[in-house]
Amino acid sequence: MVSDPQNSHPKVVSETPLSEPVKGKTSSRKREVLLSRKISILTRDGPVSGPIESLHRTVGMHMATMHGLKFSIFPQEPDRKMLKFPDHQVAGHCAHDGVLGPLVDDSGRFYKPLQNDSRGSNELAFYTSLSTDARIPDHIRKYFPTFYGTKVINASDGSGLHPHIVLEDLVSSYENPSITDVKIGSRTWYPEASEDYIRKCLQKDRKTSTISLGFRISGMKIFGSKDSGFWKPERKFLQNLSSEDAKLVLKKFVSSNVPADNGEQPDCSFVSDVFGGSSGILAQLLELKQWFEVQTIFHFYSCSVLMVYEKVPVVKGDSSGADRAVVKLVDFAHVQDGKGVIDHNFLGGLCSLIRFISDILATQEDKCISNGFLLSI
Ligand SMILES: Nc1ncnc2c1ncn2[C@@H]1O[C@H](COP(=O)(O)OP(=O)(O)OP(=O)(O)O)[C@@H](O)[C@H]1O
Ligand SMILES: O=P(O)(O)O[C@@H]1[C@H](O)[C@H](O)[C@@H](OP(=O)(O)O)[C@H](OP(=O)(O)O)[C@H]1O
Repeated sequence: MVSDPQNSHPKVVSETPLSEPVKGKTSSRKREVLLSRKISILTRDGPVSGPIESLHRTVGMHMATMHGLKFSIFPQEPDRKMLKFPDHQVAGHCAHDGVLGPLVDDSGRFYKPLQNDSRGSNELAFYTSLSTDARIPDHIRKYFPTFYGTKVINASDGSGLHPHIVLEDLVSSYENPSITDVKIGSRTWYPEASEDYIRKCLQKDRKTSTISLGFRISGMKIFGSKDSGFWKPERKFLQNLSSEDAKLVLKKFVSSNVPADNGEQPDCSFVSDVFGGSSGILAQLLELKQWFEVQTIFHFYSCSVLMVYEKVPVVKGDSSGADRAVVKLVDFAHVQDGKGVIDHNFLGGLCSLIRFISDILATQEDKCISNGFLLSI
């Protein structure tokens, strides 16, 4: 087997030869022969090998099971054609030339590279248990992206094959989604983590609004108009938000005068469509909170609430815009076993975010009432 310390990413390095030629065989015999083949893959942790469960060279795909995990392996060419960098990623590790990050395809799937340490296996274990755990109520499942297993595909950094977690692409059905990623909790570290990791997290938690507000806005992208396009604040700017700043940024999220760096106050013209109503963002956050008040299965450290909506249908007076204001949970690399204890860290942060959103909504409703009053006299 080949070992290549220069290239630490997984790649197929060998396949055992066919035990007999497949040409001219019946398809079931051909399949049997192909299945008997073994494959070796070079990972960051060294080479691993295992039997190929099925191999369909003609359609360009084969499945392999390694380390108890099932991977579909696609060859280079079809991947390059169908996978691309996400247009609407707002936080986390982003793919660009030479950098490993998520990819999307044109059928609504999001491929998150499996991190090669405990973060990767932890996130995969979480998604796997989520899909089978009967304790998760159905009305709560909709807050998690659908999980489609794992696939080995070409990594975004050009290093070759790499296992990815395959998820529902949460924004594929939106044309110009406005998105924000809010990392929940007043601490992003968990007690069992290494001292170095805790120190790193604490530093960031102190620097950002994590400790003071119980959440930090990790990323945001707001659609302004066809002419102005998107407003995407700098990460550095988002990391230094005071309580007032956080409120202002959340107001901008639901405003039409978005890139208002000219001191203009955000108009909050989408606030009731997006935050309010029986199926708006506030109602969804409250539904999640109800679950967090009782669930003791998981502790969601460093996990984010993603809020997404589309402006255009709201403008057109089409209620589908507001219906499509959704809350999702993402990033489960640091989820821990809840051991029968309420996740106070996440619950506290979620309550704080809910407070901000309710306040913005209430202020706006007050404004409408007083405007109405002024108009009527
Ligand atoms: N299923 C999904 N569909 C669409 N976009 C997603 C999905 N999951 C994540 N994203 C996008 O990718 C961003 C980062 O996601 P995530 O936090 O899972 O990545 P990460 O690299 O682990 O982040 P971090 O660096 O904070 O650990 C999110 O803010 C969101 O914009
Ligand atoms: O804990 P991990 O798994 O090591 O991942 C880090 C963690 O998600 C931090 O919250 C994130 O900072 P932000 O919340 O500010 O995005 C950081 O990004 P960074 O490496 O860009 O600082 C990640 O590396």
